[in-house]
Amino acid sequence: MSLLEVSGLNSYYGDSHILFDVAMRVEKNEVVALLGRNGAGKSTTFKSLMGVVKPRSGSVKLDGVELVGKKAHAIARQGMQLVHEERRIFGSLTVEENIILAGLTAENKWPLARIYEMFPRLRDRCRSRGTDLSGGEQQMLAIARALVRDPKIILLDEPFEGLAPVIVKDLVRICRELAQAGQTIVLIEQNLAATLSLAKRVYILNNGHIAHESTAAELKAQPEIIQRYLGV
Ligand SMILES: Nc1ncnc2c1ncn2[C@@H]1O[C@H](COP(=O)(O)OP(=O)(O)OP(=O)(O)O)[C@@H](O)[C@H]1O
Repeated sequence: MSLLEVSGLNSYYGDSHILFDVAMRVEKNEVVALLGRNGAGKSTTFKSLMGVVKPRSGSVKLDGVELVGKKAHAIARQGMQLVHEERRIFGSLTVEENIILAGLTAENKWPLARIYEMFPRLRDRCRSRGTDLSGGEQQMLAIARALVRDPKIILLDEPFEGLAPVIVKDLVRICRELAQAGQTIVLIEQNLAATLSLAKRVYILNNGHIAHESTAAELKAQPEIIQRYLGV
């Protein structure tokens, strides 16, 4: 049994059919990337996994527990955390308050010390308000807010978007450390180089269908697939 098993997932916005029989699996400790052009359905897949969008059919099993039909907060409590593209931190609260607040209702929690070990930059900035952080620091805080709840799996929606290359490099290193520490990660990214340096396996969505599935190494060796589905 894989940690995450998705099968036959169909999601709609109103009458628009967006996801068609999406299937994917993620093993424990794996980093998996979900790639695809703008509008391919990547964010909708994450929202469907989290119960923010209610799939009309299909199955999402985390650690053997069926999540389709559960509410978003119940899915989060089962151990799935989504880090939104827009980061969603509280600007008026300090870094530390943001982290503590995120962990409040979690059963298991990472101690603050462990968060700060992973993100020394956040320790340096622990008394700064969310609004005073750089884009990279905000992204670190958004990830920290998910981790503090000790999730079984985290879904990162475009974590590197809009960040300078040097910051992206730093975040890739942190994600790699997280993976080495056993954190299972699924990420959506436009930055193909950073993604392929991080992910072990990839899925490509095209018009709401899974069009390709392989290891990252196999995808790197198939520029025609990259060209066809990602237009790079
Ligand atoms: N709230 C919504 N209501 C109606 N249609 C939507 C909504 N959100 C997204 N869509 C449509 O659903 C399709 C898939 O969008 P989605 O955001 O999942 O794509 P994506 O692969 O994440 O792309 P992007 O990188 O642009 O976010 C697109 O055609 C989009 O226009």
